[in-house]
Amino acid sequence: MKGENTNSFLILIPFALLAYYACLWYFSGSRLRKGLQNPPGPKQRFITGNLHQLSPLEPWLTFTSWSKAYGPIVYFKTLNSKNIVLNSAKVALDLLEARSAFYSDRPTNWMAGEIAGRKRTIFLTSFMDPRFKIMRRLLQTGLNTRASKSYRPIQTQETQILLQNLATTPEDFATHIRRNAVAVILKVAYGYQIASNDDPLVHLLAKTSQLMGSISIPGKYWVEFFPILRFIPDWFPGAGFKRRAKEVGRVTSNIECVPFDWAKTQIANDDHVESFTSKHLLSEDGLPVDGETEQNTKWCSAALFIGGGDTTVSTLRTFFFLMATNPSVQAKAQAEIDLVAPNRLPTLDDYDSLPYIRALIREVMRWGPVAPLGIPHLAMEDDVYDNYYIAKGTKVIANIWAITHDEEIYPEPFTFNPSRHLGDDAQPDPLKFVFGFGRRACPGAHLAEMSIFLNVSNILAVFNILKPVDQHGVEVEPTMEWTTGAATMHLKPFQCRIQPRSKEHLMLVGT
Ligand code: HEM
Repeated sequence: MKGENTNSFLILIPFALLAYYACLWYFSGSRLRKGLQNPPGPKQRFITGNLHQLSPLEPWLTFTSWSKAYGPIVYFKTLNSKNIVLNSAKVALDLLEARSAFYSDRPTNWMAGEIAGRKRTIFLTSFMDPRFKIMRRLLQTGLNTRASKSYRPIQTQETQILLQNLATTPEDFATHIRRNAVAVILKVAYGYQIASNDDPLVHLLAKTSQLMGSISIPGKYWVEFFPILRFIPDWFPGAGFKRRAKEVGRVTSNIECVPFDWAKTQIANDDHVESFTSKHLLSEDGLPVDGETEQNTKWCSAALFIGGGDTTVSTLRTFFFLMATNPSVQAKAQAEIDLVAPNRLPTLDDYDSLPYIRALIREVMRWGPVAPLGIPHLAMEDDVYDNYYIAKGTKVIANIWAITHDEEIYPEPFTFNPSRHLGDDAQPDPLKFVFGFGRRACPGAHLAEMSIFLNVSNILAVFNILKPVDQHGVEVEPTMEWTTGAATMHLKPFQCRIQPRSKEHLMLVGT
């Protein structure tokens, strides 16, 4: 009897979902009948909308091709979810910056945010959650230009280790870059010094990214379209998605707890290095901070770890590729360094004196933007833009890749040319786009730019980066292919040769 009830219930589910979808479809159209249109977009199928056209591989290319056909704002639907893609700098700035009061929420992420319990991480926290403003303030005070100055010794020490590792095993450059990014951010966030590339926290970050990616694949889980499914009991047939999300939530919560608990113990034993965590846990009057401040600090420290552990890695990988394939740019950059910092390694104090290096970094980040679609925002109110209707609850995706490859503002966008960022008629600064927009823009932008500047200028001061050679010693082109991650893109493994410029240059590394 119990089995029969279960079967009848299962049969009813598709009908209930269909009715739910039909209601949403009907009511979402009511406003349009008042004469306002959605932005243009590709033709939709009944019920599934444009789901069949979304490619899991390099989706920014699909969106860019749509923008060529439909214009800078493209509307598409996936089942009951409304989406717009912003493909030009103008529309992204008009909506996400100028109207940021209405475009700063995040879409609800049912698998990762609600069921796995990760909505407390700032990346997914709602703009309306009172914790949001508190956490943004904590991050801004901990990462602004003034605060970042206190992290310079950490960055300098880790750059030195990076140079030594590149001198010893240059073929492992990708591993060395990752170690550098994780080491800097763990020291900044927790005062933790990683022991080796095999450090358990390096593995914890990789595991967390992989698991979060696995439950965030667009279109994979029905609960994202029919949130009512979250009420199905865990034991119910077909509720495997809930058990999976909860397991991911249990494992990934280690990223908040493990390094934070370590830092708390160090502080309690009066044996700590000053860090973002210690600054916020040790109040000026010496009294313990309240539980809420402790929780917010825990989530913010982990946001530094997650936000900083993988992003600069992508930029530096792209940098190695572009240096190997653009020897004349490399030579020009080295000439500037030799002039400004002869017989020594550049420091962050040289930032203003190295305009070509700054332009080179802008161009690397334009050419291969780390987060090609940023992190989606959500329209918090009904809005009208350019005579188009944007309904409250629409997911808003900034196509950063399309913006940094827009030939209207970056002629010949696929050509790597740092000089486009120099002189009186310099093209728009891509750093205004690659770190996102408005009140959700990346709080780690300054720290990231400084780390990249120090690494790039030091690597170029000491090494030449060359194309790989085949078995006959003839140079070959390195392969260029991108991976598509949850939010970031990386060049797939490629080869290049990294050689000291001379014995004298190598001596600067202190090997
Ligand atoms: C190359 C380096 C980096 C790039 C390109 C980058 C890019 C981005 C982008 C595009 C966003 C989404 C912005 C939006 O929603 O409009 C973001 C958010 C964020 N980033 Fe970064 N990021 C980088 C490095 C870092 C670093 C080093 C940290 C921490 C130390 C960090 C922490 C964060 C945090 C916490 C958020 C979430 C902000 C929010 O939701 O309110 N990022 N980043």
